[in-house]
Order: sequence, then C-alpha cells, then structure tokens
Amino acid sequence: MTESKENLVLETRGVHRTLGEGIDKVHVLRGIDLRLERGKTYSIVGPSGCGKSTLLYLLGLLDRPDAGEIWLAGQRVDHAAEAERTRIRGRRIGFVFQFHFLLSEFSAAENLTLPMLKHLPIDRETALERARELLGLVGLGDKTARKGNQLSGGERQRVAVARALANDPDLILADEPTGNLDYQNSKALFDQLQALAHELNRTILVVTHNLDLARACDHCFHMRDGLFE
Ligand SMILES: Nc1ncnc2c1ncn2[C@@H]1O[C@H](COP(=O)(O)OP(=O)(O)OP(=O)(O)O)[C@@H](O)[C@H]1O
Repeated sequence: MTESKENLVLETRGVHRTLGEGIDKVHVLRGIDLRLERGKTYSIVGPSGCGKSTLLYLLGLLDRPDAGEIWLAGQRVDHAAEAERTRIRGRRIGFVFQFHFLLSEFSAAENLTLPMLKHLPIDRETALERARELLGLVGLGDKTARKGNQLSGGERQRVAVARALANDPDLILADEPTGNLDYQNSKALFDQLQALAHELNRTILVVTHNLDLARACDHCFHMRDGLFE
C-alpha cells in the first residue's frame, strides 16, 4: 500500500495488551502494527477470541495498551491524560456498534445533535441543520423527527452511522455494524459506509465476521492470536 505521512490517520506501533488475572491471564494482543490512511475503508477478520474487539477498544481510547504506541492524526494518544482522551474520543472518533444504542425517547435528529452540542462549538439550530443533512446522506431525510422506537432495525443502524459522522471524526470504528441485520440490510448499510468514507474522505475500520463485507473494504487485515498474519 502506498501512503504518505499526511495521509496517515491512525498508526499503532508494537501494541500489546494482557487481560485477566492469575490463571485467567491472556496475552491478547502481541505486537500490533497498524497504519490507516485517510479516506480508506479497512476491515479486521479473524477467529473468535483472537483479539479484534480488544484492539478496537484500544483504538477507541476506551482502554490503554500495556506496551506500544497509538497515534491519531499525528498525536500520541495512548499516553494522554484521561480528560484529554475523553475529549479526543468525543471529537475525533465515531463509533458504530452491533446494537445501535440510540436514545429511543429522542428523535433521529436529536440523537445526532446531542453529541454535536456536547463536543462541538455549535448552536442548536446549526446542529439540527447538520443532523438533517447527515440523515439525508444515509437516506433518512424524511424520517428525522421519528423516535428510535419508530424506526426499523436497518434504519436505526443508519442513524447510528450518521451519528458516528456527526462530529466529523478522523476515524470511524465499527464493531459488527451489520451483525443484527439480514443480508439485504447488511449489504445496504455496508455500501453506505463505504460510499460515505470515500465521499467525505473519512477512514473507517470495521470488525466483522462477514467475509463478503470484509473483502469489499479497501484493505482487509487477518488477525490470529493477537497478531496480523
Ligand atoms: N476482561 C477479560 N479478562 C480476561 N480475558 C479476557 C477479557 N476480555 C477478553 N478476554 C479474552 O481475550 C481474548 C480476546 O477477546 P476479544 O473480545 O478481543 O476477541 P474477538 O476477536 O473480538 O472475539 P469475537 O469475534 O468472538 O468477538 C479472548 O480469549 C477473551 O476470552
């Protein structure tokens, strides 16, 4: 893969992570080197238990490595103070999980404006306008006022994708984003993620067991026993 330093959004160097105590102790990640470029889509596949979610947690600044370095957009983030990590997480990383975690008592648009108002210097009107625009991008322009429980599973996942884009993050991390959807909805959601990454020049890293979807990314990493093959 050709890459330049300016295009590098995320880099890890020799990342290790051990979890558990005593006889349950597992050396989960054994020296992960990863380089992700702006505007590209990446997937990680590998057998259950090989360390995919553990890595995603570290990259999402929800956990810290025992050794190694993590750099996001040129800034070393694994060593940063917790308050700074929270700020970076809210501002520069978007998450899409298997279960959408939308706030069902709020409308689709409000589910997007809440993180914007928390992390961006933006007023309510502008946030709402941006929310409607993003929901339009994922094909939900006519359902912005619907509450979470008035949307289908596929629609909720699309709101989750729009929400992940809300703060214009450098990196979007997705853990089995299509895991609870049927084939048609999975494919549609995945195609949308791909198109958005390319159109908006955003980087997406997806962990999935769906090999068809994984192979559709610009690059697919194969993980085994805490290392890339
Ligand atoms: N808190 C913990 N304490 C001890 N071991 C843990 C802990 N969390 C995870 N593990 C172990 O770490 C290993 C990696 O787990 P991880 O969830 O990263 O795997 P995964 O590749 O995402 O698996 P899956 O595809 O099933 O989601 C597994 O062997 C798991 O049992």
